[in-house]
Amino acid sequence: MSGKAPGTPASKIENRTPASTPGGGSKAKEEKIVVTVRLRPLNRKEQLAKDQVAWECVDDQTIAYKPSPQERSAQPASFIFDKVFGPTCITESVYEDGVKNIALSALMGINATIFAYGQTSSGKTYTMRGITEKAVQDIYNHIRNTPERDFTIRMSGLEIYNENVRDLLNSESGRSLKLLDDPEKGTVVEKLVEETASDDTHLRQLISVCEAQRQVGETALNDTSSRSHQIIRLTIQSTLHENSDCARSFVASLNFVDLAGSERASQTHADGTRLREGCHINLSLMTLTTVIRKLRSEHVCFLSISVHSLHS
Ligand SMILES: Nc1ncnc2c1ncn2[C@@H]1O[C@H](COP(=O)(O)OP(=O)(O)OP(=O)(O)O)[C@@H](O)[C@H]1O
Repeated sequence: MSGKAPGTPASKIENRTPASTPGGGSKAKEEKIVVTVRLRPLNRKEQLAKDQVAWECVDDQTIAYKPSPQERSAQPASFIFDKVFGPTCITESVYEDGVKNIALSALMGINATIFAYGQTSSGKTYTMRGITEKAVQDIYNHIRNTPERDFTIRMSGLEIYNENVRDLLNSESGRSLKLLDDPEKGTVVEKLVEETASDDTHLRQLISVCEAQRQVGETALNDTSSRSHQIIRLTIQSTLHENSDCARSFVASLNFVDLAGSERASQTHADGTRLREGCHINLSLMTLTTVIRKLRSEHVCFLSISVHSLHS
């Protein structure tokens, strides 16, 4: 979401009830896409620069845009989402209230994807790190509390950097991986390394390896700006020990997608490599918008993260 009047009219943002209990509730099946917004607080640099707050949380589903006095042509506007989290909200609340049910639905065999989308420096990586950690905790709590089932968790990580797909668990290969169409599995990434996590500590280590390998660079808006889209995928398989009326075997994917942020070169002051990266990022985000609109088959949480400031 950009710092000027957003382009998506409120009429196009549907007001939906958030999904219910993981996998089990009927709403989880009805609701395919849940959109929540988190506004981050102004950081120190923005406070020192006396940046203005551009967005206001009207209630827990509505945010309002307040144009600055300099933006004479922009009109105030409000937008409704499944859930809005204000700048004082901690990541745990965002997870518990907006994401947990969706993340845990993968334990019941429902594919789920949690996206963080927003402009550069709006807090996507900050939020996704916290959410991924909370989801790992909950997944392993569920496994400990479900002794009647055997679980296997496999994990892979990739980034899309300047339109090349890189394996974050095998970055030394330096190769750009190919996308293939598999008649049964759909789109697959050829030769992507997938590790089986032995426990939660091992899974956290694998996730850290991916984060350490990701392309990060400094821009005028973010000292540690992600320059690629990152996808961490957990494939969760579970089997019941004994015969029962319940479904005996589940397998589902849980994707954590931390997108690179949309950016304006005039604000990031990008040139050379950073400018080229920015062009790829913006173009791929536009394409993704089309994909999201057409996506109907998965249970998706779309976390839109917003910068809570206007640059003065
Ligand atoms: N909710 C928050 N509370 C406090 N600080 C935050 C919050 N969200 C983000 N930050 C801080 O804001 C800065 C930018 O956050 P982050 O790098 O996560 O943004 P981003 O959207 O991932 O940016 P980019 O698209 O450039 O990668 C970081 O210093 C981060 O620690």
